[in-house]
Amino acid sequence: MTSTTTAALELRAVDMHYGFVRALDSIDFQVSQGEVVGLLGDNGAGKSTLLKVMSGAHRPTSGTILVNGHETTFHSPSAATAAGIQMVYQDLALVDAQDISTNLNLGREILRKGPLGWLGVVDTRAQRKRAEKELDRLGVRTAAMTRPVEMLSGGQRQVVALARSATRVTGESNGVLLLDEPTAALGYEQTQQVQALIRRMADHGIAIVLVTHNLPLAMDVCDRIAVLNRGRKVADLPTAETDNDQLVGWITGARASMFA
Ligand SMILES: Nc1ncnc2c1ncn2[C@@H]1O[C@H](COP(=O)(O)OP(=O)(O)OP(=O)(O)O)[C@@H](O)[C@H]1O
Repeated sequence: MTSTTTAALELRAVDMHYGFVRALDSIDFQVSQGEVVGLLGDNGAGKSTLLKVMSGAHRPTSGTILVNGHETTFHSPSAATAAGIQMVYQDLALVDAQDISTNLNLGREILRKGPLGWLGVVDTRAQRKRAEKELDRLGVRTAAMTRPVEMLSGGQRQVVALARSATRVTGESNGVLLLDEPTAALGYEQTQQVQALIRRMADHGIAIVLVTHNLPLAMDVCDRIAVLNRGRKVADLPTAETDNDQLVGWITGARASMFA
C-alpha cells in the first residue's frame, strides 16, 4: 500500500491479554477499500481474538484502532457496525424458515401503510425489489427470492449471509467485512462460489479480512496475507510475493519472522 492511501481499518500496536495469556502482542494490521487481506495462523495463534478486536466484540488491552484514518474506540459490535465494520460468523445467523428477501432485509424492513392507514405492514414487494437490486449489484444469482433459506445448499446460504453483511456495511463508505472461515463447511464448488463473491465484493470497494485455514483459497483470493504465530505477526506481504511453503513455515514457526 502506498503512503497516500488511508486504510479503511488499521490497528496499531494492539495487545490483548486474557489474564496471563497474551493472545495478541503488539499487532499492526491494516486493510484498505477494495483489498482482501488473508489472516493465517495455527490454532490458538490469535486470529479470532484479532477479529473480535476489529469487530468491537473485545476491547484491546492497549493499542489504537483507526477507521478511515480516525482514531476510534468500539464499545460494542453495534458501534463497529455503525462505523461500517461487520463480522460474518461461521454459523451464518440466517432465519431458516424465511425466504431470501426477508433474510436480506432483516433489521431494515421496508414498511408501508396497512389497511387502517397506519404505517406498519412489511412491504414485501418493495423488499424483494431492493434485495434483487442489491444481489444484482454484487453479481449474485440465487434461487427465487421466495425460497426459504432452509431449502438452500450450504454454499447458497453462505452467499446470502455474505450478501446480507455486504448490504449492511455499504453505506457512504464501502465498509469492512470480517470473514471467519467462510468456506469451512463447504464443498469444492460451493467454495468457488463464495470465493468469487468475496472477489466481487472487493471489486465493489469493500475491504475484506479473511480468516482461513485453507491455504489455496487464501492464495487465490487474497491481495495480501498476514500470518500470526503465538499472538505475534510474523509475516505481512503481497500474495504475489510469497508461496505455499513460505506460508506454512511462518504458520508452524519453522520460518523466522519477517519482523525479527
Ligand atoms: N476467552 C478467552 N479466555 C482465555 N484465553 C483465551 C480466550 N480466547 C482465546 N484465548 C487464548 O488466546 C489465544 C489465541 O486464541 P484465538 O482463539 O484468538 O486463536 P485462533 O488463531 O483464532 O485459533 P483457532 O484457529 O483455533 O480458532 C489462545 O492461547 C487461546 O487459548
